[in-house]
Amino acid sequence: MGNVPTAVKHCLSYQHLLKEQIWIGDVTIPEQEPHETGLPQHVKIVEVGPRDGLQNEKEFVPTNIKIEFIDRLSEARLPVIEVTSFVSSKWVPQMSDHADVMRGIKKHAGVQYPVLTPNIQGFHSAIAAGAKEVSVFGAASETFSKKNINCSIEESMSRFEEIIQSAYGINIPVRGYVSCALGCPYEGNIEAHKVAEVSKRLYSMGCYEISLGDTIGVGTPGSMKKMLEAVVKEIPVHALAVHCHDTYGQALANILTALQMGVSVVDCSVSGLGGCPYAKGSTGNVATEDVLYMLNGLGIHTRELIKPK
Ligand SMILES: CC(C)(COP(=O)([O-])OP(=O)([O-])OC[C@H]1O[C@@H](n2cnc3c(N)ncnc32)[C@H](O)[C@@H]1OP(=O)([O-])[O-])[C@@H](O)C(=O)NCCC(=O)NCCSC(=O)C[C@@](C)(O)CC(=O)[O-]
Repeated sequence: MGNVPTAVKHCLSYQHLLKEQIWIGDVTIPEQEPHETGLPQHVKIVEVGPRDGLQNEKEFVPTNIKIEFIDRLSEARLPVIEVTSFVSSKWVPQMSDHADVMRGIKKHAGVQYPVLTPNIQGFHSAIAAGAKEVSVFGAASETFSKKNINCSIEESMSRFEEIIQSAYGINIPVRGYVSCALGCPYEGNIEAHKVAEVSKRLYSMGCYEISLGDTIGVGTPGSMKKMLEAVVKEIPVHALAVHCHDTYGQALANILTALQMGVSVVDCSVSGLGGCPYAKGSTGNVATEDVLYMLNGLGIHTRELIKPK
């Protein structure tokens, strides 16, 4: 697989992860009693490796390698795989082959393949390339919004509203990201109420799920708890996802905190690839295999949304 790191190749199968690592015990998850721990019984994994993982790679990953990577992730039976982003090639050259990647992958029944769209131009291109789900990406930090998508938060909301209305007309679900939910590379601390406010606006516009991004991985279980306490006052917890980068090794602890608070959707990236090119200091996402390992140890299902081939 060309220049995709070897660690990625090693982690592309749930079977590999769950069967070869014998110390994690029986992988047949029994019928579950309601979790006494208060943790969710099922967690949806959103694999962002092909998009968030690759967007920051300096060397261009050839299109056929990206397609093979995504096809293998599909074969590994991940339920949601974020494929690419329909952004400006001048801003993120690595994603310039978005349409070819979207058209080239094998779409497995029961797997969702969302793509990022920053504006209506990106939305139209994504739909023309066959996307059946899109994500808009905003931020709780003014400065980050300007650096990442070249507009203020307010302007981004009008762009997203246009996308969401167009998507609604053709039955395309829209997911919403809120970056800098636990800190900004330019502004530092971000108030939890600001995260709640931006999240609420995206949810009210029609985003079915809001992914709260710790863009530069500066959150701790303490700040995750405080931020979620503010957000769940505005949005039902079942509509929330967490998206944790792992700069200080806090991602798993932050995810566990979110699960304890009722969140049941976790973004992650195989082999911990990732980082936003417009977030200085941003390191990789939490590794998919590490999240699976933890969830399996907790007896939490991750697989029933997809049917084996
Ligand atoms: C939003 C823009 C396009 C504004 O960029 P702009 O320069 O203000 O755009 P514009 O509307 O003025 O247009 C300028 C040129 O870009 C083109 N253009 C305009 N729109 C598009 C489009 N959709 N697709 C392709 N081309 C486009 C447009 O056609 C024109 O081309 P020209 O006439 O000069 O040849 C730009 O800022 C951009 O592409 N930003 C994307 C940045 C990005 O992808 N960041 C990483 C993803 S976010 C992230 O990683 C965080 C996340 C989601 O993972 C969560 C977390 O961790 O927090």
